[in-house]
Amino acid sequence: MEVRRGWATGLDPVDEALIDESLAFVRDADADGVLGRLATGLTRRQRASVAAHCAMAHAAVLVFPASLERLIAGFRAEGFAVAEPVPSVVVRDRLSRRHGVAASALDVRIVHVHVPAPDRRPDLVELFVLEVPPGSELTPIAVRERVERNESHLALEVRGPDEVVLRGLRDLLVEQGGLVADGGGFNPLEDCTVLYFLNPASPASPASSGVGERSVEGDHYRRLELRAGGRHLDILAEHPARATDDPAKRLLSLMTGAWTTQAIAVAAELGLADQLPATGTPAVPVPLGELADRLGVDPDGLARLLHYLATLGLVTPSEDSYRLTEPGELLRRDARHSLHPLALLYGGPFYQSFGALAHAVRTGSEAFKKLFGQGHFDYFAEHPALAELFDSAMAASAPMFEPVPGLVDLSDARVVVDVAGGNGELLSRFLNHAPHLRGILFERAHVLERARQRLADAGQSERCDLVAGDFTENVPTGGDVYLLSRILHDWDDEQCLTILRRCAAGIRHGARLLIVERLLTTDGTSSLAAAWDLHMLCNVGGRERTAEHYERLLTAAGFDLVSISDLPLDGSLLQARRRRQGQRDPA
Ligand SMILES: C[S@@+](CC[C@H](N)C(=O)[O-])C[C@H]1O[C@@H](n2cnc3c(N)ncnc32)[C@H](O)[C@@H]1O
Repeated sequence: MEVRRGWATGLDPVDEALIDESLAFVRDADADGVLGRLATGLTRRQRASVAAHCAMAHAAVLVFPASLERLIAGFRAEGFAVAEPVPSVVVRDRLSRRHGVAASALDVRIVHVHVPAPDRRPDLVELFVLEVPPGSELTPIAVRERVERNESHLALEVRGPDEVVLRGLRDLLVEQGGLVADGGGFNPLEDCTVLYFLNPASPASPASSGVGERSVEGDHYRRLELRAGGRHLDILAEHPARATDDPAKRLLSLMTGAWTTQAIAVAAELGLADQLPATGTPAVPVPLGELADRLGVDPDGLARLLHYLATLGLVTPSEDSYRLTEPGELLRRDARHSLHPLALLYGGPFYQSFGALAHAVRTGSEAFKKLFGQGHFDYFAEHPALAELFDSAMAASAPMFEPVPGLVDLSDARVVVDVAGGNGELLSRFLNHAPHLRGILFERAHVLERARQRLADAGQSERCDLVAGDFTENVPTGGDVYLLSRILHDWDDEQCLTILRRCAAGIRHGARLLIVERLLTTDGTSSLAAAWDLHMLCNVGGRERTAEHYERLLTAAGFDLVSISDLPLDGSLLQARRRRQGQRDPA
């Protein structure tokens, strides 16, 4: 049963989507699944034994309708059973602390929505509701919370909670599960103690990573709630609120982000992840002393690096050593879609140029050029090791490409031209997806050399021509589909128009141009594009853009934007068609 839109007037679309998603989520969830999603450090056995003490209780989200009454009426009209709202103490106090607003000004209510489940008791969605009518002084809270989704959580009810069981579960989740204590409270109205836990390894805010919609189902649940009937004040006292609820601590942890970049880069340089087993595997971790010997580093220095990486959620303590968490595994050189080269790049030349970010902000021109005396493409071209690192770093975001060929109608296409296609990663996917296609990889000469090897390894050399050239002068003609993946964001508007016009000159009318980029959002939802926009300013002199901005450029260059689809890693696929010459701009 889905919430229909009509009744929800007065409900922000972000809140509405969140409610829809929670209703869908609780249908399939169980305690083991919730633990698998959030307590990522637990082994399968540990997970099963925690799950044996718990039952799935609910999924919870915080929403800000203009009117609570209308929200409830809407649910009831749709056939949901909705309990009478009760005041929330815990979430009200957390909001009060986080936003510096008196608790008395925050009338947060808990609304229980029961989702009928034919063979068992109904599933439950817990809504925290703070009314925010238009023009309300509370609007900034709603805007920030919709982005950060601090209160989304999944709750497990502890069966027969005595002190020993509850303390044991708490300790296991923190010490082995990779979770950190995130406060809690006692709700006298429900006679229930709740302990919150946070999975620090999940993205800080809901990065969309799904295809076709803004977020994968449930990807914003970073918090676990353990519910235990009765008062358990001793355990509550041992379960402090997370440091980042304190604004100064939050700022401190942001300020030291450069330390994070370096710690990850050093781990990558040392090949640390290649030496650690993954969580949940039978392999025994190498003791720290032996690990230090293998890597040729100081044992104390290594222990401190690992301790810090554990607080970042990249490794988790295990026996007298560490194991990799899921994000930590991506630092292994042999991981599928390894981010190892990106860690080196972001901790290397791009880190150095970020040191001169002030120059970029003051002058609007790239810090990289000031520091290295050349733009980054020319500089890398003269430094083959860096150029190779850059190509593999680009290919590391391959998950973004995965769905692309499937989103395009290729039935009448014969030739795909990848303009500045790097090492051919995306083009290769098109050739794999549709065996009738031929490819043309158009790139700077030094990049083609490495691409040649890659395409040969993929057994695609026969189906693909490599053409060296400069897209500011021309692009190959005769293609049916042209790709410009992560190219336009490297350039300013004027340069983009030149590239797009060169494409338009080489493309017959009706042929398609596909653009892969991260889009800046305009509705307050978070996206990696904001961070990469700064990266573009600092390192290449380009920028990330909104969909509207790309549409303006496309229109001016002779293309019609036809569709936009979401891709993993906050990417988007923009499909455009070459307008018939003489056909006027729609504007
Ligand atoms: C950010 S990378 C994107 C690579 C690939 N399309 C992808 O998405 O992984 C930009 C590419 O543009 C290429 N490039 C830069 N200037 C170029 C030019 N003037 N003509 C052709 N290619 C160029 C670089 O060699 C580099 O491979």
